[in-house]
Amino acid sequence: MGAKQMEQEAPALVLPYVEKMEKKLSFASKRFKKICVFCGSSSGKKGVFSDEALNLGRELVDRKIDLVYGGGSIGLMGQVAHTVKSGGGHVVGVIPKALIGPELTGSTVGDLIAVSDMHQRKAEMARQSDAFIALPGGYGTLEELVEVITWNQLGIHKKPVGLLNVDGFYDTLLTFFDKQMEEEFFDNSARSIVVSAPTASELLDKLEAYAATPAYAGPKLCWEMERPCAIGYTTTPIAGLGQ
Ligand SMILES: C/C(=C\CNc1ncnc2c1ncn2[C@@H]1O[C@H](COP(=O)(O)O)[C@@H](O)[C@H]1O)CO
Repeated sequence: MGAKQMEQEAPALVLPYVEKMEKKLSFASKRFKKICVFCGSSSGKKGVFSDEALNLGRELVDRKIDLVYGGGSIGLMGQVAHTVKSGGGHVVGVIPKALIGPELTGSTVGDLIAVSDMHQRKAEMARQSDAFIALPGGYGTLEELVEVITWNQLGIHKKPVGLLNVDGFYDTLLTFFDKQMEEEFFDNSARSIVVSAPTASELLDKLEAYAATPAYAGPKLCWEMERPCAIGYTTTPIAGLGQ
C-alpha cells in the first residue's frame, strides 16, 4: 500500500476500533458500584458455564463494577474472581473461617472478610452490594439466591436479583417461579424481583434498567445486612494470607 493510499484508508481501518473503545469507555455503570455474584464452588459439566463466568468477570471490569463474592478460589467462584482481579477490578470475598481451607486453596483473590458463619456471610455480602447475580451452581448457590429474593420480598432490601441463565440452566427454576405465581403463592410484583438473561452483558443491561418492585407494605424487618459489620465480624484481611 502506497503512502497516499494508506492516508486515505487508515481512518476506515481505525474507526471500528475507536468506536469499540468509546463504547467500552462509556460503559461504566451509573447505577451499580458493587454486585454480589453467587455461583458454584464447582465448574459444572459444560464449558459454557466457565465461559460465561469469565464473560461476567470481564463485563464487571468494563462497567467498573466491583465484585462481592463468597471468597473462594475454586469452581466458577474462583473463575469470576480471578477474571475481575486480573482485569484490574476490585474484589471483595466474604468467607466463613471454617470454609477457608475447603474453598480457598492458594492465595486470596482481592480483599477477604472472614466471618463466623454462613448467615453472616450472606448478610455481609448483601450489605456490601447494590445488586445480586446468580450464575449456575449447586445447592449453596440456590440457597443464597432464594434467600436474597425473599429478603427483597420482605422489604429488607430493594436490590435487584439477576439469574444468569447460561444455556438454559435456570429454565426449570424460572418455570417453577411462574408456577408458584400462577398458583397464587405470590403475585406479579414478587415474581418481578427476579430478572434473567442468557448472557452477562444482557443481564447487566436488564439490571441497569430494572424498576424496583412496589414499596413493601409489611412490617419493618431488620437484618444484619443493614448494619455495618456487627460484633463478631472480622473485617480486616486475615493474617498470613496475602493479596
Ligand atoms: C447454614 C445456613 C444456610 C445454608 N446453606 C448455605 N448458605 C449459604 N451459602 C451456602 C450454603 N451452603 C453452601 N453455601 C455456599 O454456596 C457457595 C456455592 O455452593 P454450591 O453448592 O457449589 O453452589 C459455596 O461457597 C458454599 O459454601 C445458614 O444461613
